[in-house]
Amino acid sequence: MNRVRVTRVFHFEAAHALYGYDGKCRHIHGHGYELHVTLLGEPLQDPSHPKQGMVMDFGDIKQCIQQHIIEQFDHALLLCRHTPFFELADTLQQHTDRIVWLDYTPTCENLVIDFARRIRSVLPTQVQLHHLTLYETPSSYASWYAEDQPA
Ligand SMILES: Nc1nc2c(c(=O)[nH]1)N=C([C@H](O)[C@H](O)COP(=O)(O)OP(=O)(O)OP(=O)(O)O)CN2
Repeated sequence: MNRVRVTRVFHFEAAHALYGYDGKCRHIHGHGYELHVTLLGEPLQDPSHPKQGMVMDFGDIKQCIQQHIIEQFDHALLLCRHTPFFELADTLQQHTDRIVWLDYTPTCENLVIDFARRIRSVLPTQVQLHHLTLYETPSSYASWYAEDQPA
């Protein structure tokens, strides 16, 4: 048995604010995020199958991540609902439907944990999420690895 990792890279733009943070990132500001999604599995061994030799078709990975992550988070404003920002919810939502109210502070770490949970819940059973890396800037990123998680 040979198991192989396959990776696809995605980009999205989002604004966020780290409420209560002791630096400039407490203000609403934007990032061009880059998300690396790495899956682990065994390439399909079935000469009669159109996905022969693939862990998961790159096109299917794209469709899955687009639907479950990018369509929600791209060009969105990411805010924690447990902050005074939530007092603006009704007003903001009259003018845009691209606000994602989160139960957590939208740090790079918390976002990558949330993305891992969302992706794992929709992946086909024959592949595993090996790791995710989310770049908030070209020089700052957070990674989630399945092997790092408690059993
Ligand atoms: N561990 C984390 N630290 C910080 C996060 C985070 O998500 N996890 N986020 C921020 C801010 O959102 C911001 O994106 C980064 O701020 P900063 O490092 O200041 O970004 P710059 O690229 O502008 O850095 P310079 O050193 O000013 O070039 C903060 N920290």
